[in-house]
Amino acid sequence: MSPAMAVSGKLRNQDSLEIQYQKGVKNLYENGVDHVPRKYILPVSERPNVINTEISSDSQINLQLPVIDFAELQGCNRSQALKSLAHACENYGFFQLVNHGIPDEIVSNMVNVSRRFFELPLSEREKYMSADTTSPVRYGTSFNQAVDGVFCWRDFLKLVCHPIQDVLPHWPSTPLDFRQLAVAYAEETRFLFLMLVKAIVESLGIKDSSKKGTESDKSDDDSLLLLSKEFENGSQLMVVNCYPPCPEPDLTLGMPPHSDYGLLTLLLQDEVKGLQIHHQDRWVTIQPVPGSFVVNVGDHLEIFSNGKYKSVLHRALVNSTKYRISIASLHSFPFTSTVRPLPNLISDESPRRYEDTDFASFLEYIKSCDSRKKSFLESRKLKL
Ligand SMILES: O=C(O)CCC(=O)C(=O)O
Ligand SMILES: [Fe+2]
Repeated sequence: MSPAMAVSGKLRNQDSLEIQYQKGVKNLYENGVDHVPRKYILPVSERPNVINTEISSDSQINLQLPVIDFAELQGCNRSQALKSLAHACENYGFFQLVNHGIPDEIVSNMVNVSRRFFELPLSEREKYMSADTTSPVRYGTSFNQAVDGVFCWRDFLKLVCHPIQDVLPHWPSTPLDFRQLAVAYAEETRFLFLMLVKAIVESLGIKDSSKKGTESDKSDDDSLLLLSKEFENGSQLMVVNCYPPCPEPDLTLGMPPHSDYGLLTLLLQDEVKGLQIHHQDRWVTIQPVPGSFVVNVGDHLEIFSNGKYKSVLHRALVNSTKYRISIASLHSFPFTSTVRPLPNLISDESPRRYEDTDFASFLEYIKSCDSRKKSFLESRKLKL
């Protein structure tokens, strides 16, 4: 064989591997892969169990997140619950939400129908693959499969959830009950988000004068009204993450370190652990707590709170034996809004710390950026 032919043969081989990788990790796993292909192997310094002085990670250090009781937040213990909420958002960027009021059946139906979606033949799931990041439904793999240098061990289904009547006809039509169960879940998480974000605003010191016994001035009332409208029309994205077992989980990640772009993310984990957050310079594992949500501050809330609340890096580990499903509901302002620090939080002592930003620049940034180098929030920070 001539050298030229040898090269083209090798290229063809490479090509077919690339095609395999684009089909996702569930497909790889089901085809009996017994090692992690090079495409998924992280540089040594970025692997999950690396210990160094900056980020020490014994992947099994567990962290108990602050617990926020939603029933207390909505009831007579609101002022104490608001203090706990503020403390969690400032010091952890994450909290565990219990007594959230969403019926168990709605949650378990959503997990169940997500599992059934990922069990469909690839030919069925593939129908929803799209490179268009604005599409109302998008099935895919890795983080951003068009540009990721190293792939991560995750397949996903992303559903835009608002306005529901516009997007619903695009959602998967199989399993047959998918739309009905996913809509019920999306509506419940939207309501929960609205209640939580109002509490967040109050915890930042903006008072609602319609509540008896609280003092507030006219400018607070006006900004509160405008904000409520924005939240009610806010964007909502649901991301169903599927992490199949991985033959060498120490070499790769299910999701690389990232922060979420929105105001709040409501994350549902199944019983398999995998979520880690970066807390006090190390990676710590968040144990799944049945019946609860893990809620985290996103980039937009860090900007909105002028840096008071923290959008914290997190990542997902994989394991060699169990499938893991997580469902993230990302909530924020409408796609057309500009995100900026709340004027009430800017003063001489606390100057503005972030530039205005919008969804369009965020999407441009994400589209062009390898996920391992993503830090949109950093790009919005003003040099003080
Ligand atoms: O699967 C997890 O635990 C993390 C998911 C996540 O961070 C996300 O979807 O943004
Ligand atoms: Fe995330």
